[in-house]
Amino acid sequence: MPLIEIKNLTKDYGEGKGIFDINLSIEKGEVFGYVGINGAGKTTTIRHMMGFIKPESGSAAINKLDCWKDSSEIKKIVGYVPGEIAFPDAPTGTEFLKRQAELLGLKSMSFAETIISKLQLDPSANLKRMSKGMKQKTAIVAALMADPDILILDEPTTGLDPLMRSEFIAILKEEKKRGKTIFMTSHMFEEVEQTCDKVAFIKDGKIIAVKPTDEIKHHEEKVYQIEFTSHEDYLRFLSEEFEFANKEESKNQVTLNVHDRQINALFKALKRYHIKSITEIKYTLEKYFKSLY
Ligand SMILES: Nc1ncnc2c1ncn2[C@@H]1O[C@H](COP(=O)(O)OP(=O)(O)OP(=O)(O)O)[C@@H](O)[C@H]1O
Repeated sequence: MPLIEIKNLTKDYGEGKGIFDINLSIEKGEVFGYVGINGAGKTTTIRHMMGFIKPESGSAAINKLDCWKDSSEIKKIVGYVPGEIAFPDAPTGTEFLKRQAELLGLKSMSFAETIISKLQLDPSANLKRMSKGMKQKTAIVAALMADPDILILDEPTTGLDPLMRSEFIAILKEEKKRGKTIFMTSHMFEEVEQTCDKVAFIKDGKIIAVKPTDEIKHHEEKVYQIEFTSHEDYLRFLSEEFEFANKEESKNQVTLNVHDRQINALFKALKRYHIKSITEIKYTLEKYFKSLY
């Protein structure tokens, strides 16, 4: 049985807003990405998973617990980073984290300190005066500090600078290695590509595709950019029977769409030419996303 199971989950806010008949299965140890444009229904799904909202119909379950009926238990077993952070009243980050640790019954702050150090956070600052990034880091520490087996992260890298985003990705990879199950939303395609095993795409409250990330990246249609050493070779190549996506005469450069089954033919043909460079333009999650929307 999957560790997280969402079945026919529906919440209709009217005027086409909400989520409709969402079905998702997330296995133990999986890092699962949830992607969609603004207002698609990501946070609404997550809020059901955390037991903040009662489903209109359908259900969400984590570790066989019903997310609504057993919501207090769910909150104990899941580390959660909300999409919009609103801290309870506390003077400093340190005080807030201390209170969180007490609530969670933590005996040691050692894991929290590891994450604080990796994120280079100074939690002693006034919570209200913290920058967006510092608040986000504090929320990440609060979610991870009890070392829970399940993490639900709603746009966890919002406000983090590129270096910290890389650090956070490294933390997620480490947590995955340690067997954690992670469900996360993100608008950063690279981040999803680097961390997630599987991605679900949501549009207008409905799931429109669920795919392993590797399958998306290993698209059978490849794109190659080839630059020839001479103009003569460039012109000669134009008579080859490949699909030309672009021709840049001044650079002696062509861009080709090549299906997997044509790759051998392409490389055989290229032996007859002097090549300056050949680059594969990788198919990305972003391109797949755009093709869906
Ligand atoms: N309590 C509510 N009452 C009415 N409409 C709501 C409510 N909560 C969310 N919505 C609407 O439901 C839709 C989905 O919102 P949701 O916050 O789940 O989107 P999202 O995918 O998380 O978007 P974003 O990427 O902008 O965070 C939006 O149109 C939103 O305005």
